[in-house]
Amino acid sequence: MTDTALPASAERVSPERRLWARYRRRPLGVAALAVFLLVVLVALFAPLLAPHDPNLVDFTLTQAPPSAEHPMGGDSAGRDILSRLLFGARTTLYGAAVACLVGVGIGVPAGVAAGYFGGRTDRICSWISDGVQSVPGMIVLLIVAAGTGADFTVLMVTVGVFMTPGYYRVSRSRALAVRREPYVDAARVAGLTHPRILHAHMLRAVHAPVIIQSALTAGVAMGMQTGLQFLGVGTASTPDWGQMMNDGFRTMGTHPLILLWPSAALGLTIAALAFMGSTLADLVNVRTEPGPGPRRGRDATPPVGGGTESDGGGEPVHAVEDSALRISNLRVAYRTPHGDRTVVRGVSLDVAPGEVLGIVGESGSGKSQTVFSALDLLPDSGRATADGIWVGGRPVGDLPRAKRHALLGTRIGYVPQEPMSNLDPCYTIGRQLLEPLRAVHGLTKAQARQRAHEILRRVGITDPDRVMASYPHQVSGGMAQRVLIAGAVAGNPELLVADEPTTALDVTVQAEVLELLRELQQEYRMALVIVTHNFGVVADICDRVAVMKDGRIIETGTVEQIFARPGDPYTAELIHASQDDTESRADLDAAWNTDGRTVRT
Ligand SMILES: Nc1ncnc2c1ncn2[C@@H]1O[C@H](COP(=O)(O)OP(=O)(O)OP(=O)(O)O)[C@@H](O)[C@H]1O
Repeated sequence: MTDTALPASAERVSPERRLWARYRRRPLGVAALAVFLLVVLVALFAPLLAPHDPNLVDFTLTQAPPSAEHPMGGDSAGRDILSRLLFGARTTLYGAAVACLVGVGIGVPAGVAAGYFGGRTDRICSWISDGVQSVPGMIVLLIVAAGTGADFTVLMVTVGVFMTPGYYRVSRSRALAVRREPYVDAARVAGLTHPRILHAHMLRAVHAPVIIQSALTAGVAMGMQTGLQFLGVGTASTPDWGQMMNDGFRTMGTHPLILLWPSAALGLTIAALAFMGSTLADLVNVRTEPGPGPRRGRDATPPVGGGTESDGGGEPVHAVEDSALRISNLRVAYRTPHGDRTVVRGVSLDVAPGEVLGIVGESGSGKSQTVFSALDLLPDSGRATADGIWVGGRPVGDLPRAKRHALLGTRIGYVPQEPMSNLDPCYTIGRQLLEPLRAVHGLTKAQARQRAHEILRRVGITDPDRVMASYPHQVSGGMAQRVLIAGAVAGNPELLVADEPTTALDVTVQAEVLELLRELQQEYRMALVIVTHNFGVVADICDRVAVMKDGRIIETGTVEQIFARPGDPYTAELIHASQDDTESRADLDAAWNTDGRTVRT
């Protein structure tokens, strides 16, 4: 087997580091960050930096102009403005931090759950978020201030609650986009539970937009906080910028500097936060709208008994208890604006343990929908019904969803069509391999690492340490597919489902990957269901083949039978097309017109 070692030049840099490297190239963003860090440092070291006690009253200093001893002069009560400004930074940052923490703590989990689970969770969370937004914040804050004796922390918690819809919206839209990513399906197929997927992939995916949102929210919270203090809500003993502005406002006509200092400090801090947020948003390219139409989704309707129609299908050739996978009279329909659209029409399949079944057919014939139904991975809008689905001789079609999903990564392994999009770009390959081994198979970190090493070597990766430390973009498509194959077989499944596993790969690696699948299938004695449009693949590794067209199986048989005596002209056409080296898949699809008549000459 060809060695697939990582190119030596591949540089292992985490996404955060890359983002920081790009951020550093933005002068405005760097200046904003420097200003904000300065404010944070000033707040932290205010007791050391302040030249005077901020509350010390010296009547000779009342409304005094700047001097060497008091560089910003004195306020209306005779206190040193610079010292109050430095201590005021603490109050301002503390208040903003409390508001942001509350906003993140409530808005992000709610948004992620709404985006990921959809349906009722989404409706309820969105309804609450809209409700919070419609409440007049300042009035509620004044009521809270009156009820709590103007407790500053409680007030800032309340401000935080009013900030939650912002966090909710940004997290929800990001989660909506990410939940359709193939790597989320891949995590589910690897057997990870919803809480783990939420933690590992969803929260990770929202962290950049949440940081951006926090920069903006902190600015808004500072504005609201200052407004409250300006209105006299707050503790007189703790200096804050709002009180200072109030004082300055009253003497603005005669002593404008008293208003200028706190206004400038507040304006500069809020501007720094806004520029940091917009620079990050620019770099991260936050997507606020869900991606294009649903792919394989999470909320598959479990196949249930009661399929009534069987207008086509492969004949079962094994007793149920002898089957690795058996599907009886499967139908799949999608809700569309023009009514239900049936895409699989009564498919029956039967795969024996250790057997390799190829499902072959033109694009759109229903191959993938058939296997997604077996894996319980149809999107929300799809509904599968079947007389029964059995895995390893046991009926699974009527199992509760959790039990059904528990089969993935344990008894069923899945190899996807596009390896790159099935790996989360935010995590190293090692982490993505280890997590299911630990979470699903209960291995310790050391055991999981050892198992990952073994299996990576087995799939032809000679430098597992290096590959495990790499991010997906640092490996080739062929290597990514080997990694996914390693992940799929790591749990010793009895059934491996591979959906066009070589289509996205270079021709040079296609044969290697097929050979690897065949070797692993024999070594692990797994049944293998391979979806393909290519009879070359069928000839390479399959024992039996089911030919699909228009959502039906039109012919099944051993590979020898089908190649020697295709029973249907469509099958003969597919075989002919696969033997023609120059013919692409698009040509193949085009060669068969909608009436089912060949248009080849
Ligand atoms: N989410 C969806 N909503 C509506 N129709 C869909 C959806 N997903 C798939 N289909 C339709 O189901 C039919 C069968 O699709 P399927 O993915 O099974 O095709 P396929 O034979 O695997 O071909 P391909 O390899 O091109 O995916 C297609 O006509 C497709 O348009």
